[in-house]
Amino acid sequence: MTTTHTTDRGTRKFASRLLMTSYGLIAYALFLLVFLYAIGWVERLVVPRTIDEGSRTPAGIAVFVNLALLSLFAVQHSVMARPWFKKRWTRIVPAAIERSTYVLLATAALALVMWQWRPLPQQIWDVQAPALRVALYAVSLAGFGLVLTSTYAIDHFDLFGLRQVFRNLRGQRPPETAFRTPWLYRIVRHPLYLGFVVAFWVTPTMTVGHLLFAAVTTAYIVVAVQFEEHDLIATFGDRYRSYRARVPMLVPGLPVSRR
Ligand SMILES: C[S@@+](CC[C@H](N)C(=O)[O-])C[C@H]1O[C@@H](n2cnc3c(N)ncnc32)[C@H](O)[C@@H]1O
Repeated sequence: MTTTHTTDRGTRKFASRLLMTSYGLIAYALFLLVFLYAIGWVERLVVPRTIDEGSRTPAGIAVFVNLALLSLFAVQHSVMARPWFKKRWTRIVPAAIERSTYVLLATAALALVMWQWRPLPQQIWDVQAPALRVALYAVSLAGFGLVLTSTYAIDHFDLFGLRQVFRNLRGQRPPETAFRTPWLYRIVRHPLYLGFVVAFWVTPTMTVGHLLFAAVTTAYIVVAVQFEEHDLIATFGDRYRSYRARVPMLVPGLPVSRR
C-alpha cells in the first residue's frame, strides 16, 4: 500500500515536472515567434504589418495609445524582474516556472504593442541611395545580432527560463544568479540593450511613429539600467561596483563615472 502511494506520488511529481518543462518550452517558442515578427515589424521587412501600418487614428490619439502600450510593456518588464516581486510571485507560481512566466507575459506585452500600435507614418528622413539603405539595414540588423549574441554571452537558457525548467525536471532547484563579464560585457555593461538602441535608431526610413518608438524605448532602457544595477549591486556588492567603475554603461570607449 505504502509502496503504491509512494509510486503514485513519484509519478504525479514527474508528470507535474514534465508539464512545467512543456510550459517553459512553449513560452520560449512563442517568444521566438513574436520576437522574430518584431524584428520584421521594426525593420519593415517580410512581415505583413509593420510599425508604419495599422488602424489610422488622429495623431494625438495615436501618440497617447502608443505611449500607453509602451508603458504597459515597461511596467511588466521592470516590476516582474524585481527581487521583491519575484519573492511574492513565487508564493503563487512555482520557482521553476517563474522565469518562463515572465517570458510568456513579456511576449504577450510585445505582441500587444505590435497589434495595437497606431502608425504615424510621416517621414522624418528617407535615405534614397541604395548602397546606403543596404548599409543602414545591415547595421540595424547587426543591432539585433548583438542582442542575440549578448543573451548567449550572459546565459541564453537561463535568461529565457529553459535552464530552470530542465533543472526542475531533474529534481534540481533553480540555479543561483551568477555574475559574468564575458567579452562583450568588458566593452560595455549592457551590450544587449546597446543592441536594441542600434537596431531601433539606425534605419534608412525614419517615420514619426518609429522615432517615438526608438525614443521611448531608449529612455526606458536608461531607466531600466538603474533598476537592474541597483539589484546587481545588492547581490554582488563591491564586485559590481568596481565593474561599474571600469566599464562604460552603453557607449563603448566613453569615460565611466566614478561613483
Ligand atoms: C535582459 S538581460 C540584460 C543584460 C544587460 N543589461 C545587457 O544589456 O546586456 C537582464 C538580466 O541580466 C542580468 N545581468 C545583467 N548584467 C549581468 C552580468 N554582468 N552578469 C550576470 N547577470 C547580469 C540582470 O540581473 C538581469 O536579470
